[in-house]
Amino acid sequence: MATRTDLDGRPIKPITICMIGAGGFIGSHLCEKLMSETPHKVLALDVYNDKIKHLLEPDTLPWAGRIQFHRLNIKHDSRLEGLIKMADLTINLAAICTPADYNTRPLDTIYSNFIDALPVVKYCSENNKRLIHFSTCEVYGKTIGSFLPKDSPLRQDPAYYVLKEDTSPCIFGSIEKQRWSYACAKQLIERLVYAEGAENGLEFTIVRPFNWIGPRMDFIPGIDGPSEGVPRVLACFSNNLLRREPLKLVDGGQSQRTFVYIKDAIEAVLLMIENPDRANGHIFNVGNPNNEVTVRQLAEMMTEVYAKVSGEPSLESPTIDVSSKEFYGEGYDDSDKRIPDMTIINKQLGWNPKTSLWDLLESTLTYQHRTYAEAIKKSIAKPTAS
Ligand SMILES: NC(=O)c1ccc[n+]([C@@H]2O[C@H](COP(=O)([O-])OP(=O)(O)OC[C@H]3O[C@@H](n4cnc5c(N)ncnc54)[C@H](O)[C@@H]3O)[C@@H](O)[C@H]2O)c1
Ligand SMILES: O=c1ccn([C@@H]2O[C@H](COP(=O)(O)OP(=O)(O)O[C@H]3OC[C@@H](O)[C@H](O)[C@H]3O)[C@@H](O)[C@H]2O)c(=O)[nH]1
Repeated sequence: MATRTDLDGRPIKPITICMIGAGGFIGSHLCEKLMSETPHKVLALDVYNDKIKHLLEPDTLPWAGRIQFHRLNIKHDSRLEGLIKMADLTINLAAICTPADYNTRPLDTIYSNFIDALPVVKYCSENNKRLIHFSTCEVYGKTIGSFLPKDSPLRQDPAYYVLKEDTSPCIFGSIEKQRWSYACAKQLIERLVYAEGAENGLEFTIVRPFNWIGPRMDFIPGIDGPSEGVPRVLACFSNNLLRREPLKLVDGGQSQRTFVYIKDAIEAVLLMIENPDRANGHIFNVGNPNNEVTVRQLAEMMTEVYAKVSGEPSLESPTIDVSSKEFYGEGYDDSDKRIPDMTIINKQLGWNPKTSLWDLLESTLTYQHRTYAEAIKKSIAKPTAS
C-alpha cells in the first residue's frame, strides 16, 4: 500500500480501533472501508455479526488478522475495559435507534443510549483514549420555524430551520411524547462527553448523522427480522415495495428529511479517524443538505426507482395514509425538518457529500431487490401449516 497521508500531508500511522456496535448498519460499512482502504486494525464488538460475516470469513481474506470479532453485550461484560485499553481509538455506535422503539420501549431506549454508554466514556477518559461517539441529528428536535404561524414568511428564512452544531437549540416535545426519550438520552451523553473533554481532557469527537441510508440498513420484517418489527423508513418502504403493498405515509408524509448515502458519510468518518488534530473537540453534522424531500416525495421517488430496477410496474395506488398513533402508538411525535449546516465539517475536514438522492436510491434498491426479492416470493408462496 502506498504511504497514505492526512489532510496536513503527514503520513498516517496504522492504529487499533475498538468499534462498539460494529455489526450494525454503519459499523458494517465502516469496517468494510477500514479493511479495504486502510492498514488499521479493528476490534469489532457487537451482539451480532451477520452484517460483517463477509469480512470475517474465510481466513484467506486479504485483511485476515486485522479484524477480530468479539461477541459481547456492553451492558454486562467485564472484557469491555480491556478491549478499550488495547486500542488507540474507541468508536461507539451501539444504540437502540429505531423510532418505533422510542415511545414503546422508552426504558430500554434511555438505558441503551445513556446508561450503557457511560462506562465507555469513563474508560476512555480514565485511560486517556480517544473517543468518537455517535449521537444523532435528533438532538436538535424540532425547528424554531415549526412554532411560527403556518403562513409566516419567516418559515422560509434559513435562520429558522438550518441546524447548526454550535448555535441551534435542542427543542423536544413534552414528557408524555416519549418519542423524545432517545433524543434526550443522546443529548445528555453528548453533554457528558463534552464535560469530560472540558474537565478531564478527554479527546473526543461527536458525530450527528442526518439520515444515513444504504444497503444493510435495519431489516426486512419476516425475512431477516421479526414480522411485527418496524424498522426505519428506508427498510419500511423497501419492504412494502418488495411485497407489492402500498407505502404507508405517517400523518400524510409531510415531514421533511435530508438523506445522505452511507458511502459518502463513511468518507467523513474516515477523515475524523485519520485527522485527530482537526476532529478532536468538535461536534460534526454529517448529512446532505441538497437531498431534501418530504416523506411523501421519498415514497414517490422510491416507487419510481424500484419499478426501474425490478422491471415490475408500480401499483395503481402506491401510497396510503396512516395516523402516527396507528403506526407507532401513543407518544409518537416527529421532527418537522432537518437541514444540516455544513460549515464546521467543511472547514475542519473539507468534506462534502456527493451522491444525489436518485442515485443513492438506485444503488440501494438494486441491492434490496437482489438480496430479498426471491426470499419474499418464497415466504409468500409457503403454504401455511394446517
Ligand atoms: N443510520 C443513521 O442514519 C443514524 C442517524 C442518527 C444516529 N445514528 C446513530 O449511529 C449509531 C449506529 O447506527 P446504525 O444505523 O448503524 O444502527 P444499528 O442498529 O444498525 O447498529 C447498532 C449496533 O449496535 C449494536 N448494539 C446495541 N446495543 C448493544 C450492546 N448493548 N452491546 C453490544 N452491541 C450493541 C447492535 O447489535 C447493532 O448492531 C447509533 O448510535 C445511532 O443512534 C444513526
Ligand atoms: O413506513 C414508514 C416509516 C416512517 N415514516 C416516516 O418517515 C420519517 C423518517 O422516519 P425514520 O424511521 O427514518 O426515522 P427518523 O428520521 O424520524 O429518525 C431517525 O433519525 C435519526 C436517527 O437518530 C435514527 O436512526 C432515527 O431516530 C418519519 O417522519 C416517519 O414518521 C413513514 O411515513 N412511513
